[in-house]
This record gives sequence, structure tokens and C-alpha cells, in this order.
Amino acid sequence: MKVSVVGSGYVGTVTAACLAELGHQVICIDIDEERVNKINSGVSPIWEQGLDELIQNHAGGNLKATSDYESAVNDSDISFICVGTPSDDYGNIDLSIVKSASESLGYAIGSKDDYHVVVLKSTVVPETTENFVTPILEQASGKQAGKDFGVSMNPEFLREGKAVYDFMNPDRIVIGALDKHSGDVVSHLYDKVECLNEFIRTNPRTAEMIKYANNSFLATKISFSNEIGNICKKLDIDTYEVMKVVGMDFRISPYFLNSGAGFGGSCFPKDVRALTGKSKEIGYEPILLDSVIRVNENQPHRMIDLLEEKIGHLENKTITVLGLAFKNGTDDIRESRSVPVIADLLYNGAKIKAYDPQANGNMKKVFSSVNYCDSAEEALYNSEACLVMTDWNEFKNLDSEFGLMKNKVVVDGRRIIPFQNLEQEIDYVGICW
Ligand SMILES: NC(=O)C1=CN([C@@H]2O[C@H](COP(=O)(O)OP(=O)(O)OC[C@H]3O[C@@H](n4cnc5c(N)ncnc54)[C@H](O)[C@@H]3O)[C@@H](O)[C@H]2O)C=CC1
Ligand SMILES: O=C(O)[C@H]1O[C@H](OP(=O)(O)OP(=O)(O)OC[C@H]2O[C@@H](n3ccc(=O)[nH]c3=O)[C@H](O)[C@@H]2O)[C@H](O)[C@@H](O)[C@@H]1O
Repeated sequence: MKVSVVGSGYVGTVTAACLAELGHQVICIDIDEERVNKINSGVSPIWEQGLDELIQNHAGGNLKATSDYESAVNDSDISFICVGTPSDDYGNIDLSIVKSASESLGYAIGSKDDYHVVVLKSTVVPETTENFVTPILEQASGKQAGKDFGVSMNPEFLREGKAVYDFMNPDRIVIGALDKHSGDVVSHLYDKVECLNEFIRTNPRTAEMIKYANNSFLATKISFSNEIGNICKKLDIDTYEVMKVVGMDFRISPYFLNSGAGFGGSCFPKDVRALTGKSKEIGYEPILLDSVIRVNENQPHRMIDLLEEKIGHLENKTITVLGLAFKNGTDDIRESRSVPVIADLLYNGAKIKAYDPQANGNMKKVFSSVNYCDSAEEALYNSEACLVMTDWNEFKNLDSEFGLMKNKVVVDGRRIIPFQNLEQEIDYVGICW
């Protein structure tokens, strides 16, 4: 099939490259010329395991990129919208990028004779497909949805770092169609994908809600584990021992029970906020979800409190931050828990040395005054304390490197340092244990 994919970020690029790998003819559409040029020259615009190879293999063949909506829509039968849906200043969903992408698609559909299907893959609050995107498409195209063109909502569940694998091996595929025909067209695209559970066919607002309920539940598991961990620490109980046993209950499962510095990334924080915003808009006070966010926002400040308990005031002290990405396996720093930690350290007058295997460059754009290092060893040298913020595997092997510190205080926000087995003696503090 012929597909165009609007937005060449994490979701759009992975969707485009994987659809090309499945044999479809794919055109990426992005307003960022640099991203368009990269894809056309066979280079991925983002760092994601396995993505470079896919783009290299298909660029110039069945994978192309452009910034011209009209030609891309004319050359395809389906368009996926994969643009960002960030939080606005109040934490509610900001649909301005979806609006502009929908308008551009609408104008292009207006000047096309054949039937076209628009599929929203961006995470959007319930009612957006029906009450926001569809009217924009109708107005811009001068055509009628369900008759002249189709509309569907197909939420994405991939994890960054494992995005290509997740796209190719989904545990479920959800298609919320405005009209049956457009749902059938979208479903057909995934013919060659083996789905662990099943294809779910539903209406757009249910598909939208499934995505939010899914992310909010996972975020709730993490905040719950953090709350239990914070209580455990006060009682001198190892919360990892506790949650390991709790996770043995098949009704709970062992996943997403790791306490620590909290959840970051481009999705959990903004999606829980967006759902609470939508909920308040329709007159329901989301007490539990508000608390999920509060617990999460508090965890990074606990790191600083623990640090101050150990070394006193932070003014002019050199502190190492190990890990800047919001989790291992990515260069993404969006809502990384390292951001509030670095902000707190700078506010308190500390000098910061930081190291991340992938994300130094991205964090440099946010905090230019930090001294970015090329290795953990360099970052630890002469430092007075270290905060571990990301669960990179290479941090598991650190040992003698801690010996380079002036003062061997290590505050671990991810339970990644094997503190019980180190040869080097350190003053170890776990955030919840
Ligand atoms: N990042 C992730 O792991 C996941 C993200 N999602 C959802 O997918 C959506 C996209 O997220 P990301 O890929 O992370 O976003 P992103 O910010 O990485 O990428 C968005 C892309 O859209 C482009 N863009 C902006 N305005 C445009 C326009 N008018 N026309 C064409 N291109 C335009 C940008 O240049 C950028 O390349 C969001 O709603 C997000 O919540 C869903 C599942 C996983
Ligand atoms: O909607 C999205 O964008 C995606 O959000 C998450 O994926 P992602 O943000 O890539 O990362 P996760 O692996 O879920 O981790 C999110 C955050 O939670 C933290 N986390 C995770 C698990 C845990 O037990 N404890 C914990 O603190 C991680 O360190 C990280 O900061 C979901 O897992 C995906 O299914 C979803 O598609």
C-alpha cells in the first residue's frame, strides 16, 4: 500500500521505516528540512536501536521524505499523523501541531480526486479525532468524512529504545474507526504483523481512552512503588525485596514496580497531566491521577534532600550527575528526572559534572553551564558526590572509578549500582532503600 507519515520524530520515523520494511511504499512528511534531508540520505533523524539499518536499507527505494504535503498525499492512499501533542502552560494537551498538520492534510485531500484515509497515531485526549481533527479536515478539504475520505485513530504503544521491536511485535493493535471502510484499510496495512493478542476494532474515542488508561496505569504502578519505597526507607526495609514478592501475584505482574527517581520521558508525565486536564474539563476531579503526578514530581527533590543530608550545603561543591536520558537506551531527555535535579543543583550553587553515553548533546541545549564529560570516570574525578539518574547498563560495572572521587558519596536514583558487591568502599544512599 502507499502510505504517508506526517511527523518524523520517534513515532513517525519508526512507523515509516517499519511500514517500508513490511513492503509498503512510504513517504515521510516533515516541516523540518534537516530531518527530511537526513531520511532521504539514509540517516535516521533520531537515535533508536535498529532504525538506522532500516532507513539505510529503504531510503531512496520505498522510503522517501518531503516537506510537500500535496505531492505526498497524491502519492499515497493513507496518511498517519504522528506529530507531537505536548502539554500547554497549564498541563492540558496542546493540539496546535495536530491542528496545523490536519489543516495541511485537509488542503491536500481537497485537491485530490481519489479516496484517502487519515489515521491519527499521536496520543490525543478522547473526542479529539471526532470533534477536532475531523471538522478541520472537512473544512480544509471541502469534503465529507466517512464519505469522501476516511478517518481512524490508531494509538501507538511502542517504548523508546525498543521502538522497532515493539512496532513489529505489538501485543495488540487498536483501530478506532469513524467509518468501517477506513478501519478496514488501516487493518490491512498490518496484515504482515503478528500481534501477540488481537486486533481491537472500536470507535475513535475508545481507542483514544485505551492509550491514556494504559499509560496512566503504568505511571500509577511506578508512583505506587515510589510511595511504598519512600515508606520502606523510613522503616529500614528493602523495598526491592518487598516489590519482588508483590510482583509474584499474577494479578499485579512484576513489571513497572521499580522505585527510584520517578518516571520521565515524552509521554507518561504529559499524558497523565492531559488526562487529568480533560477530566477536570468535564467536571470530574481525578484524585488518584493528581497524586500520581505529585509523587513523581517529589522524587527528584528527594535526591537533593538525601544529598544535603550527606554533604550539607551544595554551594561551590562539585557534584557528578550520572545519566541524563530519561531511561537507558535513548538520547531523549524530555521530562528526564535529571532536569529538575540539575535545576535544583544549579539553584543551590553547585558545580556540575555530567555524563551520559547518549544524551550529553541534548542536555547541553538545556543547561549550558554544566561540564559535560566523555566518560563516567572523567565525570567522577575529584567530585564530592554523585547522583545516579539513569539505569544505563554501563553504570552497573562502575567500581574503582568511585575511588577517583574526593568524597565517595553515591546517591542512587535507579538501584543500578551493585552497592553490596563493590570492591571500592563508598558511602551509598538509595533513594527508596
Ligand atoms: N515518543 C514515544 O515513545 C511515543 C510517542 N507517542 C505519541 O506520538 C506523538 C508523537 O511523538 P514523538 O514522535 O515523540 O514526537 P516528536 O516531537 O519526536 O516528533 C514530531 C515530529 O513532527 C514534526 N512536525 C511538527 N509540526 C509538523 C507539521 N505541521 N507537519 C509535519 N511535521 C511536523 C517535527 O518536526 C518532528 O519531527 C505524540 O502524541 C506522543 O505522545 C506515542 C507512543 C510512543
Ligand atoms: O506513550 C508513550 O510514549 C510510551 O510511553 C512508555 O514508554 P517510554 O516512555 O518509552 O518508556 P518506559 O520504558 O515506559 O519508561 C518511562 C519512565 O518510567 C520509568 N520507570 C519505568 C519502569 C519502572 O518500574 N520504574 C520507572 O521509574 C523509566 O525510568 C522512565 O523514566 C510506555 O511504556 C509505552 O508503552 C508508550 O507507548
